[in-house]
Amino acid sequence: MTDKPKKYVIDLKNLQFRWPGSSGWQLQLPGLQLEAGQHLFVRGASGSGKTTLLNLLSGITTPHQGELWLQQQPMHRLSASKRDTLRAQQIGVVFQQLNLIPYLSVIDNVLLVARFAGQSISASEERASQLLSRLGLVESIHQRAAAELSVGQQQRVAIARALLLRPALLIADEPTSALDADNRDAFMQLMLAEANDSGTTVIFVSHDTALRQYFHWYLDMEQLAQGVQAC
Ligand SMILES: Nc1ncnc2c1ncn2[C@@H]1O[C@H](COP(=O)(O)OP(=O)(O)OP(=O)(O)O)[C@@H](O)[C@H]1O
Repeated sequence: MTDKPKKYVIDLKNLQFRWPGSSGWQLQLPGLQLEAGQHLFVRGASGSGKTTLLNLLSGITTPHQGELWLQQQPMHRLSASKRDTLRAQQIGVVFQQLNLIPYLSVIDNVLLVARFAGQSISASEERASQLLSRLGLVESIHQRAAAELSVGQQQRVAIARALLLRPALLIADEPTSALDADNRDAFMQLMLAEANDSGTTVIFVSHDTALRQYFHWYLDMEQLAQGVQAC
């Protein structure tokens, strides 16, 4: 009897990408498979291709060769509009710049993802409020404009927004770079606790190797041929 094939959240095979017109640098990754709830730490120096990899994983760009499956969907051969839909439904993102809308309230910033994914706002309101509270943002803050919050508070709003719809995958690009060590560790614990609660797989990019301890898997952008290593 053969084993049932595993259902990966991300399943990537022989991925190759080159920027148009560029004859030098190219990204080559032999393989990457992550199951639900498995977390990957990606480290690499400036220019090593971290942003390029995240753009491929989220379907913003497509590979020249290879396969990239997200939740059993072939991202490498979907149209741009189907990739946009899949991204809105399956992926939460947190970037270093956070991308909150400064004049919107905290809760409305979080609820934006429900609107983009075509889901009912009212059905998401209770979860948005609970998530914010669990992340340490008390109810009196939920109606304040995002611009009035500290950077640490804004990072928690960005995490709540990324996790609102319980995405299969959370992509985080250097979200802790503005934090000191204590706040960085508190942020990691909150983010991973909420991701685990939803069974969300996390791919987290940072220069800071001290964060590797929080993850199951490790990928070094400067040694991609080695593939993923256990932490
Ligand atoms: N839009 C683009 N067009 C052409 N080349 C690009 C483009 N964006 C990035 N590159 C090149 O691709 C390579 C990888 O860049 P990328 O931004 O993915 O690196 P990174 O690891 O995210 O860097 P950083 O940590 O500085 O953000 C670099 O050689 C860069 O010059």
